[in-house]
Amino acid sequence: MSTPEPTLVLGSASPRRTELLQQLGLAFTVCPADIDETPFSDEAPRDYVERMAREKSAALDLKESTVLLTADTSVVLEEQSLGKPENKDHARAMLTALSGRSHEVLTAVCARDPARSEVIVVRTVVEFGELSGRLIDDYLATDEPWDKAGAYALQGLGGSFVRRVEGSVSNVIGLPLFELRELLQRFGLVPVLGKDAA
Ligand SMILES: Cc1cn([C@H]2C[C@H](O)[C@@H](COP(=O)(O)OP(=O)(O)OP(=O)(O)O)O2)c(=O)[nH]c1=O
Repeated sequence: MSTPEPTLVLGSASPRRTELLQQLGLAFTVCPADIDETPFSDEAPRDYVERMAREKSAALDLKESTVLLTADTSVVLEEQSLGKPENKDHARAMLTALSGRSHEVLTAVCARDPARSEVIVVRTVVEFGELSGRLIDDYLATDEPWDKAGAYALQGLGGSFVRRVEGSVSNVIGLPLFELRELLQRFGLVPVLGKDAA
């Protein structure tokens, strides 16, 4: 008899992460993790996202035969993590800084079961076209920038700021689906499209 698949828990309050994980066709429950997301001084962006994904995982209880998935996404410009905007001026400054150039989006994903944990970090390069002050002001009048790293949503109105994407698009929105499917398979969870290979 084969071992039953473990239960999957998504440790996240992000509706985007729930939607993305649903694309893998696996059953899961959601349980948000609340942690202090302040970066250490001089912490490299890659180290920061990795630490956040691990700390979100450590903040949640892990039950028997469960795989817990947590993640963190940062927009990185010239080695500086932009995080989420605190207010309108902060969001305006972020979008002005991102205008007409390329930045990186890093997402770290931590998978943990009672025996082990593994973190992957996936990098996507996003190039913005020039954004006029008027366009930025109009965007700030929408709901979109507020809970997003870098103050924009690729999947929404902010998608029209983007001239080019190199790498995983889903990674920018919160979970790198290709790499995630492989990660979950290493933890004994087989997404719908991986059933034959397992
Ligand atoms: C750049 C970008 C970010 N985002 C979102 C993804 C993440 O939800 C958010 C980055 O913040 P995170 O701190 O990674 O995640 P979160 O606080 O929303 O959720 P949790 O910690 O509970 O998992 O920005 C988009 O939705 N679209 C984009 O284009």
